[in-house]
Amino acid sequence: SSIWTNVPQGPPDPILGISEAFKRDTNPRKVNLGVGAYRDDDGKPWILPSVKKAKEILINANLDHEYLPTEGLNTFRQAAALLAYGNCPEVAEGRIAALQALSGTGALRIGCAFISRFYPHNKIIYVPKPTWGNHKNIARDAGLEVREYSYYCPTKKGLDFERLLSEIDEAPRNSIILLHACAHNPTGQDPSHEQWAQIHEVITRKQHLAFFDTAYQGFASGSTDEDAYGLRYFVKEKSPVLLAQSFAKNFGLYGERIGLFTAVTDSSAETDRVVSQLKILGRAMYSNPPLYGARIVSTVLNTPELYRQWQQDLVTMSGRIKAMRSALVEKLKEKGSPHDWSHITNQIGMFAFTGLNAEQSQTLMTRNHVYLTLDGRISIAGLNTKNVEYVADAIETVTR
Ligand SMILES: Cc1[nH+]cc(COP(=O)(O)O)c(/C=N/[C@@H](CC(=O)O)C(=O)O)c1O
Repeated sequence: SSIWTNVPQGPPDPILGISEAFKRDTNPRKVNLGVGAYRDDDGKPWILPSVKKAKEILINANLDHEYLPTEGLNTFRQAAALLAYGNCPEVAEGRIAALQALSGTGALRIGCAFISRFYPHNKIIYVPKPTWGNHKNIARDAGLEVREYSYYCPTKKGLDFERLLSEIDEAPRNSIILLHACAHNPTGQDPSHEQWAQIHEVITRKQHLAFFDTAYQGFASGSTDEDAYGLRYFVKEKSPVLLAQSFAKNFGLYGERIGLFTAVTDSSAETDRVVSQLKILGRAMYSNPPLYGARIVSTVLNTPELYRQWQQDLVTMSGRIKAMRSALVEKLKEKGSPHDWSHITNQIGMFAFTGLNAEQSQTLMTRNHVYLTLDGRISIAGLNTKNVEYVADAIETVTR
């Protein structure tokens, strides 16, 4: 028998497995509302005009393919940190320790590995319930204990805010609290500005450490400043934060794996020490990060004309998503659905948390060839003017 005889078949990923099933489906009417990847009104991946222009500039620059340093491309690291934190003393005084990462997943993994090696308290991370399907895998594989805090109330179809606060309050002092900076995945429900202040109050009182995950900055509201409100509130209040940034969605650079991990430090000397340890972690995982995505994002963020174009591209994407939310709810009404679907238009970002249960979701896939995750989450980006009626019809039928 082979060495690997006892290796069991692993289960398909709850999110990526849906795309695999979609690809296998030969029905011409099939619709993919599974993976959170933006599509234009023709259902095609969209290369942002700002990204297209940056790629042309890079082609003509005839750049080589030398290794990046482990910390990544400096012009990217600086611009990406400035995008997240805005103009603030922390940025001006060199108190942002930054490591280019393999997209948001890589930033989360490096962050959890850094916590595992250097965090001087219990290494317990609290993630929202529900949260992005991969958060637990990443934290667990980095050796952290993973717990949950209540986030969403299915009956109210909104934040379970009182329980959220009380469960963060009950967590042991110095716990790590994972927070979605904007466009909460899968619920699409974000804290209001007042609620961010209350979340900050309980986290500070218990000396917890906030670990922000921002995978949709600018993609949610269309404004990169608005989508960074929670993060910047914590930094303004001088609370410690960690941040995992993904540029997959807001730059449409999914497969280029471009992200950034940052930690706010006490001084530029402390920044240097923290970066030196992040480099040691990165070197042992993948040695140094890929060039292309960093060069594209750096070119866009550092070229005023492209930066303005990118801000427009964000409005295009967030605008189309908002329009599809309204179109879906309208069609559901037209079809005479008795249910209140207003949560679909109240939610923000890539997803709508429809409220469909696993059985209804499964039926949507097998009978209507409409693909979604079994928790009833749909990627609004998968909707367009050609398929929204068909999807509304399927949802109305399955929820009758
Ligand atoms: C909240 C959140 N954080 C991080 C990521 C990581 O993305 P990366 O490509 O590593 O930068 C994703 C991806 N979410 C979508 C895709 C996926 O599951 O990988 C999704 O939820 O469909 C998130 O939704």
